[in-house]
Amino acid sequence: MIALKDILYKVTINAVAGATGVNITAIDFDSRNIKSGYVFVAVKGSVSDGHKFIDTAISQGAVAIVCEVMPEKLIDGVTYVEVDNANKALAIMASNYYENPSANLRLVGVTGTNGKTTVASLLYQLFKKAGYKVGLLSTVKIMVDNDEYKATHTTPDSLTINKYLQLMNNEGVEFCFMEVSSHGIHQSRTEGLHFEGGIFTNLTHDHLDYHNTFAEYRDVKKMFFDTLPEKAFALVNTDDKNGLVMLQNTKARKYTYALKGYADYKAQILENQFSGLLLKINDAEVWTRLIGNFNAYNILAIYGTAELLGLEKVEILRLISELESVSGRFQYVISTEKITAIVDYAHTPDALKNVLETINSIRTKNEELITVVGCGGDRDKTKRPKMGHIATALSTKVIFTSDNPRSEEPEAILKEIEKGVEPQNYKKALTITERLQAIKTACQMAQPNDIILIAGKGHETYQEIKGRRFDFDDFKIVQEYLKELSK
Ligand SMILES: CC(=O)N[C@H]1[C@@H](OP(=O)(O)OP(=O)(O)OC[C@H]2O[C@@H](n3ccc(=O)[nH]c3=O)[C@H](O)[C@@H]2O)O[C@H](CO)[C@@H](O)[C@@H]1O[C@H](C)C(=O)N[C@@H](C)C(=O)N[C@H](CCC(=O)O)C(=O)O
Ligand SMILES: Nc1ncnc2c1ncn2[C@@H]1O[C@H](COP(=O)(O)OP(=O)(O)OP(=O)(O)O)[C@@H](O)[C@H]1O
Ligand SMILES: N[C@H](CCC[C@H](N)C(=O)O)C(=O)O
Ligand SMILES: [Mg+2]
Repeated sequence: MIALKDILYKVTINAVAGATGVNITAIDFDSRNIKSGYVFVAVKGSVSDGHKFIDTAISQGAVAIVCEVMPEKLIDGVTYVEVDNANKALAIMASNYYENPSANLRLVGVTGTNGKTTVASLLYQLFKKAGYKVGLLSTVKIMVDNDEYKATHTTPDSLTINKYLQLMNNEGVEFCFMEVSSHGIHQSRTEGLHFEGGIFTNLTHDHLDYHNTFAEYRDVKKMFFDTLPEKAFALVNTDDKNGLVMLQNTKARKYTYALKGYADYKAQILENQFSGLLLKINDAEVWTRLIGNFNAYNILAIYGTAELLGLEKVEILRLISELESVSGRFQYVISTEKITAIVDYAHTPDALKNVLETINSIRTKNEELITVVGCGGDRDKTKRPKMGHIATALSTKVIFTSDNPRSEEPEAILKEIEKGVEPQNYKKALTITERLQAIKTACQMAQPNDIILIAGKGHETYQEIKGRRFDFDDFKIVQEYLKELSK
């Protein structure tokens, strides 16, 4: 039990009806989870409005309500608190409720369109190898040092974030790396957290269904840097034209990384092969098992961050050479016939282009590149033709298939992807709606030394169709089917 007024510490309050001295048992923003003694925070969502569920929450035992608009009829014995922004209030209340766990560890947030999971996960690995207790909040999983938990979001809601950060405190975790998505920033999921650093990877096309325009998407990302404190660091990729934009209004210490332009952390790619990358970072050479140009950027972000957090240069370089690739990011298997299958989470036009260009820069002319790709339903539709165009322009053969159609008709999504294919590439493409069949067909088409790219779902172990999630794992499927074909 804790007093409501203590939970409300630092929340900007407009009006109160009832006593804030009341004790509460827990906080929730979903009426369906409310139990006796809870405080219910009514949030205006994108589908529904939490204010509609205030009375339901009270009938389930809520003793206090935090809302943006006071209900017309107030119920006796219930405390109502009116705030400007319920999501912000929720995040501050969550920090207070879980005893401000972010202040007791060294928290670094990674934002950008692509590379967040890779950078955050590799930092987790690197600091673990350096001997520290480390936490991770990522799309793939949540780690409280060695304990693994399932992730539901890239950046979970503020209650979940603070709950895991408190667990990290209890385990003596010293460093935590977390992905900060644009949805997360926009919905104030990270509000009130004490960040010691922020990393910007890049900004390309995604989520324009949610943010409306690219400028709005950029400004949301920028908000993360605008709110970093003076003693934090902001480390940005200045080869991306929005890198410097992120630094425009930040109070944090500014650092840059780049492969092309001038920067504090600078790298040069000396070798780029399927076995890995040989890089020159500032003046030192380092080899990494990670593959592709884009991973040179990720490695550079990791190098800079590790140095800004106080690790020794020589040690960082040694640890970089030990890093293993992240699940579902350029994860590959080679069959006995020397067919290479790569599973990659590229689900944006830029990521797909990068992965295909990387493969093309490594493969020889007589090795075919067969790409299996689709686009998720209930997500930014304008990505679809772009991805159709990129896939066919940069592969020798393409099989368009379903990603997670969610509530949409799979065939309708595929039609929109096909619209992006240029006439000269028509003959390269075929469409097989069922993903399992598409992967099998790609394997049957492949000749020795050919490369199959299965893009879009990476580490995901399910496929969501019409609201139901079915078991589905690209990597397992392709690995097993290639083995079967070799028999
Ligand atoms: C579009 C979006 O971001 N939605 C998130 C949002 O839900 P919402 O706004 O749709 O909620 P809503 O259904 O409108 O309901 C409004 C409020 O009423 C409440 N409610 C609703 C029904 C009821 O009976 N009782 C009740 O109290 C809900 O709990 C909610 O608080 O707030 C919820 C709680 O935090 C999130 O779980 C939910 O994520 C949904 C599931 C989602 O798919 N989000 C994706 C798009 C997302 O956030 N992705 C990013 C990654 C993006 C990237 O790749 O960069 C992420 O960080 O994961
Ligand atoms: N620095 C980078 N620049 C461009 N593309 C990248 C970069 N790093 C990874 N990618 C590509 O983007 C895909 C997604 O990478 P990753 O999962 O690290 O990004 P993310 O930002 O976490 O994505 P999400 O928003 O879905 O969580 C990878 O599978 C790879 O194809
Ligand atoms: N974080 C991204 C993941 C997309 C993954 C892709 N497989 C899809 O389902 O669209 C999103 O929620 O938009
Ligand atoms: Mg991610």
